Amino acid sequence: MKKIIIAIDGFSSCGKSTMAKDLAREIGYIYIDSGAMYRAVTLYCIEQGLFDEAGNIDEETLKAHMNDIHISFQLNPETQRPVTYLNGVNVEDRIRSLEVSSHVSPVAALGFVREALVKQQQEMGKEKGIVMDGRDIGTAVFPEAELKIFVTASAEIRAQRRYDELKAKGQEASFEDILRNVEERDRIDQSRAVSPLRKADDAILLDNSYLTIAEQKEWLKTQFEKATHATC
Ligand SMILES: Nc1ncnc2c1ncn2[C@@H]1O[C@H](COP(=O)(O)OP(=O)(O)O)[C@@H](O)[C@H]1O
Ligand SMILES: Nc1ccn([C@@H]2O[C@H](COP(=O)(O)OP(=O)(O)O)[C@@H](O)[C@H]2O)c(=O)n1
Repeated sequence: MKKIIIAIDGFSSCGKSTMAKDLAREIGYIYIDSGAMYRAVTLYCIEQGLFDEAGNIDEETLKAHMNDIHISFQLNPETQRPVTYLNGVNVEDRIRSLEVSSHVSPVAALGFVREALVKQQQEMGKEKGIVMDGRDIGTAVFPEAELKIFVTASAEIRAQRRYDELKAKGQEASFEDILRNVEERDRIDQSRAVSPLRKADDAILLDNSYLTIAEQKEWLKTQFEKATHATC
């Protein structure tokens, strides 16, 4: 069967990567978490001391070092889940911290950062057979994607899901801080000048506030089947 590109965009913490990962594994496609790439650049900035105390970023230094930032993914053979590497180091856990979440949206609003990452993402998808999730996949990275999904859920439900996830990993977090972070990132992501978060006109909207992980997985599989039949 002809391979397609599947773009999954939407608001923070609503389950995009969970459903994208599951589908990719089931249909034998490559899965790319584009948010992990913006998170890895942000972790690099934190480690290099590029944020001042007010959280402002030293854009000139970051721009000069963009070529020193190498991001890659490797499959964990036990979990069959992709793990993010920054310059050869496994940073999968560290990029999910609230510290990175609190700094990532301003970094992702920088035009030169987006230009560099979008180029890599487009390269990853040139053979198709890819599921990529993020904020601008259906609008900017792969506007020609055969299947586009836009996921949303209420901010409280999204924050609760993230809170439960961090707690399960043993990371300290307060529900209020997470909710504030989710709302603040949504605001910055939707209002930035370059490729703001928005539903592509031809994307299918999914509100998964009251869907289980299994139900949304099933729903996505059905959308995939419809899209592949349509492109046969
Ligand atoms: N339908 C759902 N119901 C409950 N929890 C969910 C659902 N979908 C995803 N989750 C959980 O919510 C958290 C955020 O999901 P994730 O896929 O990382 O979101 P995103 O990629 O949109 O940021 C994860 O802990 C995930 O297991
Ligand atoms: N394609 C993308 C993916 C993420 N991002 C940025 O990266 C941040 C982290 O993305 P993410 O997908 O890991 O976020 P969560 O929804 O998982 O919390 C987002 O809040 C955006 O600021 C983006 O600008 N474009």
